[in-house]
Parts: sequence; C-alpha cells; structure tokens
Amino acid sequence: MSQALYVVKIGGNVIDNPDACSKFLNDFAQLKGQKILVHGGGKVATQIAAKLQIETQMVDGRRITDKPMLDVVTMVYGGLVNKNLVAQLQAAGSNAIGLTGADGGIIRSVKRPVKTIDYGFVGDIEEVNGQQINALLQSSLVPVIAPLTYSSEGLLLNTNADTMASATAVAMSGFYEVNLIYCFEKKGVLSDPDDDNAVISSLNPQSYADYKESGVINKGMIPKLDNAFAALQAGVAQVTICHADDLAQAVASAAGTRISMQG
Ligand SMILES: Nc1ncnc2c1ncn2[C@@H]1O[C@H](COP(=O)(O)OP(=O)(O)O)[C@@H](O)[C@H]1O
Ligand SMILES: CC(=O)N[C@@H](CCC(=O)OP(=O)(O)O)C(=O)O
Repeated sequence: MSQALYVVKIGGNVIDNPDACSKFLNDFAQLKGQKILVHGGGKVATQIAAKLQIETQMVDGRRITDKPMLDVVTMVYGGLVNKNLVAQLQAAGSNAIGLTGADGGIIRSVKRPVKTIDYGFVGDIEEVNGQQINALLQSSLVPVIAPLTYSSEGLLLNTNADTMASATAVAMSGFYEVNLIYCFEKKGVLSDPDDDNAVISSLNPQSYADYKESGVINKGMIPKLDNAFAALQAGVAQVTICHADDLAQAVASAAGTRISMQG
C-alpha cells in the first residue's frame, strides 16, 4: 500500500478568527507524515475590498473577479493570508512553503469562458503538476497553497479553494493514499441548520441528493460536496468534512461527515 498523504483545506471563516486559526495550525503541524494545506480566505478578501471601496459580488459561491478585485485577491491570498499561515506553521515546527498555483507551475487553469455570466479573472483548473508538488514533499517541505492559479497566457486567476483542494488531492493520489479533509467552522454537514450538533456522520450520493432537494444542504455546502464526491470518484481514498477544531479526530475517522460512494 502506498504512503499516506493528508490534503487539508481550511476555509475563510476560520482564517478570519485568529484564535481558531492558531489552534488549527498547531494541530495541523502535529499531524505525522506527508501533508499539504490548501487555504481559502474569501472573507478577508471581502473585508479588504470593502476598505478599498471595491464591492464584492458572488454568483453560485464564486467571486466575480474584475481587474481591481483580482489585485485585491492576489494581495490577500498570495500575500497576507498565505505568508501569515506559513509564518505561524514555521513557529509550530512545520517547514511550510507558501505557493500560489503559478509558483513552480503547480496548478494551471483556463480563464472561465463567458456564458450567461462573466466571472472575469476566474480560473477553471486544467492541470495539477503532482510531480512538482511531490518534489517539495520529498524535500521535507509542507506546501501551503493559495487559491490562485495561472493560465498558459500568463494570467493569474482567482480559483475556488475547495476546488483547488479537490484537484490537488486527485493529482496526488497517483503518488499517495490521499486523505482529503475539508475544515470549516461547523462540526460537519448538518441535518438541521439550526442545530450545530446535528452532524450527518456519513453522506452518499443518494442522501446528498435528498438533503439538497429538501433544502437542508444549500449555499456554499453544495459546491464543497460536489468537490468532495468528485475527489472520491477520481481516486482519493478518503474525504471528510469537519470542524477546524476537530482535525486530529477527523484523521482518526472520529469526527465530522465522512463522504462515501456506498450505501
Ligand atoms: N447542511 C449544512 N451543513 C453545514 N453547513 C451548511 C449546510 N448547508 C449550507 N451550509 C453552509 O455552507 C457553508 C460552508 O461553505 P463555504 O462558506 O463555502 O465554506 P468555506 O469557508 O469552508 O469555503 C457553511 O458556513 C454553512 O453556512
Ligand atoms: C473564484 C472564487 O470564488 N474564488 C474564491 C477563492 C477563495 C476561497 O475559496 O475562499 P474560502 O474557502 O474561504 O471560501 C473567492 O475569491 O472567494
């Protein structure tokens, strides 16, 4: 059996909460074995954009990214958020290296074609260079990947962090047995949006369709789960959605929502 690799995604609500983020990073640094962190930061980008009087517009969970907004997300994801996470991981004993998808050519995308909506400078992933990422892992580095990609025309493109994590996990499953863990500010996928303890322990395509139909699963959780199922179908060994506080338990399959193709 191949070696284990954790691909962990951390969402913007946790990044925006210094105490929660610091606890998460310490737990992440404690994880034994090979690991990659993919981060979001949408909430921080929205706040900084507002300070610059740039309005945020989201459609289906994706940010409309015109040139001024591209400048904001480049500074926020590639700079402010990524470098602070790297510094904190260094202090926690993890030799982190911060990268956008352009660095080392690790994640190439294509600018989303305009259909009914023009998303602007948003990238749809075309290729993840798993070999290059593996070279970093083999040098005992911990890649910390920001949600920016590059195109063959030399554009830098804003790319959803959940999709970055899923595509990275899929590419790395050619080298490792990959455990993909989405960490956010709730205890998992909930069967009752008003009850933070109503965690669905296991979700398969049928139960997902039912919860979606009834409206219990909505908004940002839909693209997150679509990414989760896509990863499982493309060879990722295990996918879990959990609270950022519960990373260690989720690794031991003792917390969060386990995504499954069975049942
Ligand atoms: N059934 C559900 N269980 C948990 N969260 C849900 C559910 N349905 C919708 N959500 C929403 O999905 C959000 C997570 O998606 P998103 O905001 O994209 O997260 P992230 O910050 O991790 O990228 C939660 O904050 C929550 O408001
Ligand atoms: C194209 C697109 O929507 N990109 C996202 C990238 C950040 C992200 O995904 O952050 P969270 O994980 O914190 O939501 C955005 O700008 O909001």
